[in-house]
Amino acid sequence: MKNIFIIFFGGILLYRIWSRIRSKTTTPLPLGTLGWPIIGETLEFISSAYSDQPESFMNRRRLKYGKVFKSHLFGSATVISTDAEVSKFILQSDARTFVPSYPSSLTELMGKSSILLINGSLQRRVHGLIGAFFKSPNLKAQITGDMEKYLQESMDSWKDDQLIYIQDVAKNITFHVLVKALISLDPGAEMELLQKHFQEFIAGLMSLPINLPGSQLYRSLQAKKRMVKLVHKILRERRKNCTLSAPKDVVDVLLSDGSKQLTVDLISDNMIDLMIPGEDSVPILMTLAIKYLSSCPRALHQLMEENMNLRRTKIQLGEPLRWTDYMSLSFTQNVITETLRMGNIIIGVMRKAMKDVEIKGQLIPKGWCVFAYFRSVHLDESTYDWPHQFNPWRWQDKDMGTCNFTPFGGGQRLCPGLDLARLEASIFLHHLVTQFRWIAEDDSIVHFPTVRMKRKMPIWVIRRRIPTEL
Ligand code: HEM
Repeated sequence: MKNIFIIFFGGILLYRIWSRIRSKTTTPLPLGTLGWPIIGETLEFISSAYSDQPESFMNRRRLKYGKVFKSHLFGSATVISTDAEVSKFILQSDARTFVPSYPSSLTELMGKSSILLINGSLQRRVHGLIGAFFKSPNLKAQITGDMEKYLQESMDSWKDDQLIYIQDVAKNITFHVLVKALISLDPGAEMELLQKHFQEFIAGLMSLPINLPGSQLYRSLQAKKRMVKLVHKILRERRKNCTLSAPKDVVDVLLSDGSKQLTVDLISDNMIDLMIPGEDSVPILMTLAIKYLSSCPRALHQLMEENMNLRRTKIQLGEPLRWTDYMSLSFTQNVITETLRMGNIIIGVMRKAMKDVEIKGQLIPKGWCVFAYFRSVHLDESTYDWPHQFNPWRWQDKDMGTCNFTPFGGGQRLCPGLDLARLEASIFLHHLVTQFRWIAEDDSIVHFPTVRMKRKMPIWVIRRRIPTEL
């Protein structure tokens, strides 16, 4: 018996040693350098990310080592992929190969049960429930009505020759619209308080991992606690007044799941995390579109014509605009696609290898991080002519579903809010270009830690005299 054990475990040990030696000798690590002890190349990466040429860190290494190279970022040995096919492989792998891995401040604030961090069947369940709800025509109609209402209320207060900060306007509107879709909270005092706490919470997502009184992470965690309290209150009320009618928001969708996997903590963590695109990604998409359009008069003119035509047709038919109308505007969609390509609102995604992985003849060792960096792919001149030029016409009759265009990620974690983001941006552009002309002030894009405008995109607005211009 003892001998069988020795042979069995000895065999396993030998096999492991042999496969380790084999993988080390036959599959090389990507080229590159790990930089300084502990900090690696993090400071160089961050200083390049803050600069007005954020891809310079990647470009220098791409030239030296090729599209996949090794580095050491945020405390981990990391393989960086700026190669569309390798990034596709990373996105499409499941939790047996790669799991999400983000800086510790982000992980601590989001909570362990955040959809961005959970894996396997639980992630698929939450993703499926949220994704199906976000796709529903009823929700899209509700979002359209809310967007139109909040936007019109804001625009009605604009005076001729007034300076409007597009980033602030867009953030305010999209946050309110999304929070309504998540927890059915209407604008008012409670919403204002929630937004204030949320801004404190989000400020800590990329902060130093120091949780001491006075630090940003500490303040953000306190803000999260207050938001969790509010969401718990809403959950308790919903459970009390539980009905069998169709879910009216994401809380209803998650509460009605029969699997018992979705705890109160999981639901409240995710409700708060799901507010991030309302304060960050979606309003930034709108703001960047205005930035790019302001320096491309031909595109702005064509966008305005397309939207004026739709408006004219709807007035003649005496019909309101529906969400399908906004989504059917082909040039408007091309403007949004081009903004996503150039803007790189999410620069990439980070994962950790659960086992040794071999891709295109290179090794990603178990335990290493991988950073699928979309920005380099979206600005690669071998795929996109004049990649730094805003050119919505490049998308005419072009397939977007390739691995060279992944602003919303891909695979099992493909962004479930992608249609909503496009819909909200279309509504915003439609009402802005059909009701106003503007002159933009100078402003520049800040790329780190999140993409935003340095001066919040100030524009001088002039109302169009609609009846004569239609
Ligand atoms: C311009 C707007 C947006 C951009 C650029 C964007 C981008 C992304 C990307 C790249 C991912 C993949 C993350 C990964 O693979 O780890 C993602 C995931 C996700 N997005 Fe978005 N997103 C946007 C808007 C939205 C909206 C409006 C919502 C809805 C509330 C949303 C909800 C989510 C969720 C829940 C996930 C996690 C999916 C999962 O891990 O299963 N996003 N998004």
